[in-house]
Amino acid sequence: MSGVHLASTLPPHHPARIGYLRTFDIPEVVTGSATDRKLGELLVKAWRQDGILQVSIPSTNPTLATAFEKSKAYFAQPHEQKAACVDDQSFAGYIASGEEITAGIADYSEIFTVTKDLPETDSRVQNRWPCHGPCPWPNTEYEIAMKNLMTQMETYGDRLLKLTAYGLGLEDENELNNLVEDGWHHMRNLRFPPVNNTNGKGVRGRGIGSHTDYGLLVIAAQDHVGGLFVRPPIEGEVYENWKTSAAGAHENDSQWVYVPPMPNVFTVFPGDMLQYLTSSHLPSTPHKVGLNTAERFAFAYFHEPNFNAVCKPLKEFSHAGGGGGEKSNEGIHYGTHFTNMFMRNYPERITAKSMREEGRMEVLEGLAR
Ligand SMILES: O=C(O)CCC(=O)C(=O)O
Ligand SMILES: [Fe+2]
Repeated sequence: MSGVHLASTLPPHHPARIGYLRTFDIPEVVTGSATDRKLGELLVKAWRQDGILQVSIPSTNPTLATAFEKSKAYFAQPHEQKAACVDDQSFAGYIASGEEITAGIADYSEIFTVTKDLPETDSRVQNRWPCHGPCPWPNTEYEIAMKNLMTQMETYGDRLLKLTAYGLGLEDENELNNLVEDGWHHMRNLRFPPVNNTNGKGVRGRGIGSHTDYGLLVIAAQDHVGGLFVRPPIEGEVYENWKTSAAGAHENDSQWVYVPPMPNVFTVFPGDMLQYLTSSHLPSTPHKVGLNTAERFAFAYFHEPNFNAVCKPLKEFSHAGGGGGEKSNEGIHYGTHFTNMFMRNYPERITAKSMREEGRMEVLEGLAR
């Protein structure tokens, strides 16, 4: 595709370089062959240079097409119907445009968040674990469509983690995959209003402010409209979002790269826990979303450690310095990081209020496997 065509979807008011991302074919099964090891090295190299890469997906993908169709139908409903999809135990469900806060400013994104869908009978829900509860689905068709898409993205996530372990030269090739056993995978189904039709609660042209995401890998799909920007790693610049919020950082400077929508790909980039594990060899990629002239739909799936997993710097990288390193050997309890981030983003949500009232944050202190 020509550069002119790729640039034609650039959202207004967002000066940026156009990204030409590397695209990889991911094998159905990762065995540790020489080809797999080489591929793993190329993935790591692409993330270190560009902060993001693309994986090819089948050109006919009814799972993704159905998820887009159901997501659009959900967001097209009247506000009251959408807003009824909330839960006071989990952060799953609807987030109105202007409700989410990034770096103190309202995001214009409208979101349905999917977290692990757990019945009241689940022992973790009964034991009042923070963020654990049912997903307030709008209807069964939507539920099936989103669960199918998450399962598809999960298979990419598992294979990518194995390849990453090879690419990083880990002695234990399963070390990353072991962390995601019964992983706290979740997904954000997103709609962005057109730039000229917002409710005025945020800042003109800003869809979601600059941020990093929390776990191991972010796997995303976007429609043809365009809006995503990433900030590739820059020598000497280290964010440690688990210590000090990376939200809002460098939001309006000149280092942003536009990720043009491409057919038949998922984009993939590292999250905070992969940065911590690798002592910043693979930094969590800051990204943001700009509003375009048309409405935009996207999915961001998060391939995460088990809620109760404790991430510790990998021994192969623990002397690398820069984020993690020798001072942080006690590790990070992933569920605590996740909960802190959601409490920060939705302080007024019913879930956050009931967690404070019921003292559920204290339950976190008794966890860790
Ligand atoms: O809209 C996108 O492409 C990305 C959204 C995003 O960054 C998020 O939901 O965390
Ligand atoms: Fe994100």
